[in-house]
Amino acid sequence: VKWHEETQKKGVVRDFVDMYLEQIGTENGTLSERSMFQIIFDLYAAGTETSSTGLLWIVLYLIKYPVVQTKCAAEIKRVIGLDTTVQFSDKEKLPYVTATINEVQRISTLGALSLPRSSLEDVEIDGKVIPKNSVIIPHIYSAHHDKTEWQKPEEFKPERFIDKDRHIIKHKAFYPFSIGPRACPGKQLGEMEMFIFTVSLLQEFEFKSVIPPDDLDIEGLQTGVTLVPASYTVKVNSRHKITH
Ligand code: HEM
Repeated sequence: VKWHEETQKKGVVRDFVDMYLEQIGTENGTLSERSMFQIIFDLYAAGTETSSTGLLWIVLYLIKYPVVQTKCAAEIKRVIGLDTTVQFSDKEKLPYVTATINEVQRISTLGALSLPRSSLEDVEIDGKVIPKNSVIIPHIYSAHHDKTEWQKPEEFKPERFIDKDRHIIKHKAFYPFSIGPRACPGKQLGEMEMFIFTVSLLQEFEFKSVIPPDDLDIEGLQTGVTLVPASYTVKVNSRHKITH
């Protein structure tokens, strides 16, 4: 904060701390220094573990399903090449990669139990009463595996997200970032990270399991807020040396 105070130019907002300094003493300025630190902590805590766990799930599914990995790499090579810097705007041009990321997010659901809430009053939903002050745990995992919404939900099938015109299907029971006013505020950043990291990694590397892919464990462990994959070993080859 001290460094920002010393180097800040009035009206120029370089980052979140500058924004905090700008609003002090203004009519709508309600953010205290303590709240600002808490928000920065929340963003780091909620924004780092989720994205890295998301990538661990993606690499795990790419080595468990090498055919899917080959199809993703082939689409990347054909559409944007291996030597370009991928942009988020390339997403629509790479439907198979996007569908694969969606399918990993659906089947693994790292935010399986979302975050707990509490009912402020008695609420009735579908004839069932949720009493005031109940703890409510939204179960995103079960929505992602609901047999009435998904055909064979236990099967890993990126194709379920692609329509006949090769556009991505927006499925109503797919919400890895949750829904409603308390949904993940990092959704856009998270989506961007998953896409850019996955494509960049596949441009450079081929990933292989060191054990038979069928033996890879995809159950996941609820160790804290996120559902994480059990640790696994991956062999990484440079894609530039692969001729296929
Ligand atoms: C693949 C990446 C990510 C996934 C799957 C994910 C998923 C989720 C889910 C399911 C929730 C619970 C929402 C609810 O209670 O309804 C959540 C909350 C949250 N996420 Fe993310 N997230 C991701 C990345 C990020 C990033 C990159 C940031 C920040 C830079 C972030 C910041 C937060 C914060 C601050 C909350 C708490 C929101 C609140 O309680 O109001 N997340 N996230």
